[in-house]
Amino acid sequence: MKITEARVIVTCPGRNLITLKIVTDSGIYGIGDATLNGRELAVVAYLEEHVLPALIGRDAHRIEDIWQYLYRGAYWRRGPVTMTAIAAVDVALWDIKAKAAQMPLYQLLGGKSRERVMVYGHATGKDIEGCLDEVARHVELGYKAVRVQCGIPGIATTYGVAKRSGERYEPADSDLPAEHVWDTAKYLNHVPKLFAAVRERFGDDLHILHDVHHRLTPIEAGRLGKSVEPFNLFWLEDCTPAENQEAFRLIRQHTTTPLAVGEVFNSIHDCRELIQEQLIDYIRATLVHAGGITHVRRIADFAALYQVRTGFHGATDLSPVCMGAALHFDTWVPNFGIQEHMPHDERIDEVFPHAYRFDDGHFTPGKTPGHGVDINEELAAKYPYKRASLPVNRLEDGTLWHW
Ligand SMILES: O=C(O)C(=O)C[C@H](O)[C@H](O)CO
Ligand SMILES: [Mg+2]
Repeated sequence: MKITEARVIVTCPGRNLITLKIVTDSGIYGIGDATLNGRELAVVAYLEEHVLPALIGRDAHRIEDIWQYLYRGAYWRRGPVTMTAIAAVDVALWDIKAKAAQMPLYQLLGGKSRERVMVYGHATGKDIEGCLDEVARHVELGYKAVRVQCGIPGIATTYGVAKRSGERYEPADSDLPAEHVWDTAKYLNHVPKLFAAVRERFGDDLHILHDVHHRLTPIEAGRLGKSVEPFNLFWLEDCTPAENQEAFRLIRQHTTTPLAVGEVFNSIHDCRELIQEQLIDYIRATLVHAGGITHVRRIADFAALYQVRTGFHGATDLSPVCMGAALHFDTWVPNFGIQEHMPHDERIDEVFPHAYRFDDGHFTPGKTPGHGVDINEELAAKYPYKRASLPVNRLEDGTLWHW
């Protein structure tokens, strides 16, 4: 089955999303997500200039060989742009293979390991009370697991907190990066009170998660993890930047709070020590940014040896195409932990008709052959690209910090 055409579709139905469509001589086509938030057009250029011309005429069934060709063949290995471009090709090819086999994608991976996929939603509030109301709304919707983020007194803007209550949180919200201010001491003093309030109002059964978004030093992360142990978090995410994997040894010495890391990773080498030394409990590297199903499957299998489970990134900058493929992966992967879920804007759901469904805090991927997500190209064309940047963070004295 030869690849006859490959093209990139750029659309902005509320936010920029990049999709790769690969068409074969059998008439079967597949799609893959190629969205790298805030750096979208870099991946478009990489695909259009360097990858797509080399795909024409290749056998679409040779997924592994094409993956190796794009990875080794680039010479410049790894990196978010390269690995997102490779991921888009890989997921589109798995979609094609599963459609050709007339099977839902999870069947090709090895079949179902579970009936449904537990997801966590996002509760955000300007203060603790506002956040608790949002947790209550999620519990009513059926969520069994909720990520909680609230505003910090004395800090004007806080990661994960929507501008107005009830609104979706969208960080890439301005043409050029917005400037935010960060204060670690204020954060560390306040955030344990949020978890205490959630436990007090919702009891012990609800899974609660929290994202620190890379802002602490290792010893501060150790202090936070230790101080929130009584509230039994499902996980504490990205408590310190993870380029230096050794940093997690220090954190682990101080706390048994489970740790999740990896949404910014793009290769197994980014998390090798973290996994091998059991310094984390959940790996968040997901299909779109870490080389697609072919590479993330390697990460997940490696993680399984050390009882590290998956907890895929699933913010709104990962398109429904990524979500659909991830849900098939989650349905199969033996060491599944949880899947992040942020509902997309209705316009996005219209542009990307999909087979996956939410019920009672869980998703099912559907039984449509392939990954079950399509793109309405006519509708997509109505939403032109609009530059949007992620914010930067500064300390109160002006020092640039981690966002
Ligand atoms: O969903 C999360 O855990 C995030 O940290 C979301 C990221 O800020 C977002 O995907 C950046 O593009
Ligand atoms: Mg995160």
